Amino acid sequence: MSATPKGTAVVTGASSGIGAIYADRLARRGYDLILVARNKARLDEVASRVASAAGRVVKTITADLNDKADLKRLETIFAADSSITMLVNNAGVGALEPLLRSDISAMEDMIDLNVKALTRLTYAAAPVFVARGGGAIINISSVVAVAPEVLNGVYGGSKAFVLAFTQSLHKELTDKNVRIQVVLPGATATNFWDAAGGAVENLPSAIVMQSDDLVDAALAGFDQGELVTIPSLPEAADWATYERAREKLIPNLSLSSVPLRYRAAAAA
Ligand SMILES: NC(=O)C1=CN([C@@H]2O[C@H](COP(=O)(O)OP(=O)(O)OC[C@H]3O[C@@H](n4cnc5c(N)ncnc54)[C@H](OP(=O)(O)O)[C@@H]3O)[C@@H](O)[C@H]2O)C=CC1
Ligand SMILES: N[C@@H](C=O)C(=O)O
Repeated sequence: MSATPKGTAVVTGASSGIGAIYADRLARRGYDLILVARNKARLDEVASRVASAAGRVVKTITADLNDKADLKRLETIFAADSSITMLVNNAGVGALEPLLRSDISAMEDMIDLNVKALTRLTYAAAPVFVARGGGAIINISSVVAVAPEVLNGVYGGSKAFVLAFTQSLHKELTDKNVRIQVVLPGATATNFWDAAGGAVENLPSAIVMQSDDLVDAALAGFDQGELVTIPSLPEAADWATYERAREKLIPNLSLSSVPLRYRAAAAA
C-alpha cells in the first residue's frame, strides 16, 4: 500500500509458479497489474490474493497465447493503455523428452508460446515504451539457453532465442531509457515439471530453487541493473568471463579470408 505507484505491469503466465510470484512482488513494489493466462479460476485466485495483500489494482485477461486472436487482443492493449510501464514475458512451457521421442506438433506449440508470443508482445510493448521514454521488459529464459544438452533440445533452443533476442534488444534500446532484463532460472519448484511430463520431486533437491527465492533474486538482479540474471549462479564473475569470451569472438566471426586449417585441408 505504501509503495510509490509505478504504473501497470503486464505479467504473462501469472496463474501459477514464477509468474504468480512476480505478480505478488511487483504489486508490493507499487505496480498495478494485468495478469494473463488461460486458467481463469487460478488467475482470479492469484489476482484477488495479490490485490488484497498489496492494495493495488489487479486485472486479469484470460488468454491463450497460442491463439492468434487472443494474442492480437493483448498486443492492442499496449497501445491503448498508457499506464503500462512493464512487461514480464514469463508464460512458457518445457519438455523433457529427446527429439526422437517428441511430438513435432507439441514442439511447434512450444515454439509458438516460448518464442512467437514473447516476440509479438515485445514488439507491441517496446515501441510504446520508447515513444514514452521509459518502461521495462523482463524476459524469462532458462539456464538451458546456455546448456541445451540438459533438457529437450527444442525447449533449449527456444530459451536460447529468448537470451539472444533480449541481448540484441538491450543493444537497440540501451539509450532509450527502456530497461531490459533476461532471467535464466535453473530448476525451480513449479508446475512446469508436471506440465512437461516429469516430476520436480525426482530431481536432487540441491539443484531445485523455490519460486519465491527465484523471483526475489531475479528482482534483486533487476535492481542492480543486470541485463542477464542467473539466480542460481554463485559467482557473477563466471558469467562475465563467459560473456567476455563470446564478445572476443565477435570481430573474427565474419572475415573474407579462409583460415589456414581449412586451406590446408582443401589443398590436401
Ligand atoms: N520451473 C522451472 O524449472 C523453470 C522454468 N522456466 C521458465 O519459467 C517460466 C514460468 O514457468 P513456471 O512458473 O516454472 O511454470 P508454470 O507451469 O507454473 O507456469 C507457466 C505459466 O504459463 C502459463 N501458460 C502456459 N501455456 C500458456 C498459453 N498457451 N497461453 C497463456 N499462458 C500460458 C500457465 O498458465 P495457464 O495454464 O493458466 O495458461 C502458467 O501460468 C516459463 O517460461 C519456463 O520456461 C525456466 C527455467 C526453469
Ligand atoms: N531451467 C530449468 C528449465 O528450464 C532447468 O534447469 O531444468
